[in-house]
Amino acid sequence: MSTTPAVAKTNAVRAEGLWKAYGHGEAQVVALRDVSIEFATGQYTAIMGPSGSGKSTLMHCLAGLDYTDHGVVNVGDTQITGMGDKALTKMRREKIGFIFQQFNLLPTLTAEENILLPLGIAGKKPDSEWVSRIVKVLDLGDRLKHRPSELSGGQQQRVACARALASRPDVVFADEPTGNLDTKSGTEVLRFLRQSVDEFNQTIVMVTHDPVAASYADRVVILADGQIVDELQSPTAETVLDKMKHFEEIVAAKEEANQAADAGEAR
Ligand SMILES: Nc1ncnc2c1ncn2[C@@H]1O[C@H](COP(=O)(O)OP(=O)(O)OP(=O)(O)O)[C@@H](O)[C@H]1O
Repeated sequence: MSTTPAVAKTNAVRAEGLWKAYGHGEAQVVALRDVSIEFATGQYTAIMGPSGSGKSTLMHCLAGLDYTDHGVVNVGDTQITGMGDKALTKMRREKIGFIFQQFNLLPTLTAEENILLPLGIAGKKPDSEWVSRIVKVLDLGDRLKHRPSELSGGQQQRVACARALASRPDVVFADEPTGNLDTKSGTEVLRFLRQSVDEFNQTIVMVTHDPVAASYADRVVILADGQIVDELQSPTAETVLDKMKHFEEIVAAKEEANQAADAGEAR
């Protein structure tokens, strides 16, 4: 289903040696353990793993929504590690598009206003030709004057997709983008994300639990207990499902190894 674009040369996002823990002492949870990963420009990556494996934490650290304890993150040619809140907010506006499971559209604004909002906040003029092109591909032309409450879930998520791509970001982070959609609407969103990679050279990093959604990606990265434990190239729903069947074994092995390492460090 997926094709690796020939143009995948540079890295849109690069992370090296990321560590992140929540809490202290006995209550401490290590959410990321020495994670290093690269996302090539024009590549579509799905991040999978059992609940609590660190997917959201990784995405938040890559997107500058959360701080890591150690390690370095680069978005495009900018090292975001060490930036303060203000600089991070600016960086996110300029370089990153977000798509959330709950759509996160502003209810009082029309679809069109929602799409253009991040550009407006960043003080950028929209490239109207580009925005029109996305709106057309997403088939939102006759919905632009509607408010989110007047749109179906699928239409709302397509508006969120247009909003994410409107500024031509270095990378789009999508967190369970089809989690709230029926199969037909989910397929439309996934097809669009695939098309944005193939036709617009967009870079996409998507967290998902769904093997069918993951099969639209060029590669699947699997996390367990805060570490990258496996990777699949050109995934199909079947190969992803097969990996998922072994999640429990993978997690058990990782937890055991990590506990042994933690105990060794504590001595
Ligand atoms: N703010 C927080 N405070 C304390 N612990 C946290 C916090 N956020 C996440 N964790 C813990 O860090 C670990 C990784 O959580 P994370 O949300 O990244 O996992 P996930 O793979 O995205 O899970 P899910 O698939 O359920 O969304 C979990 O053990 C979680 O309980």
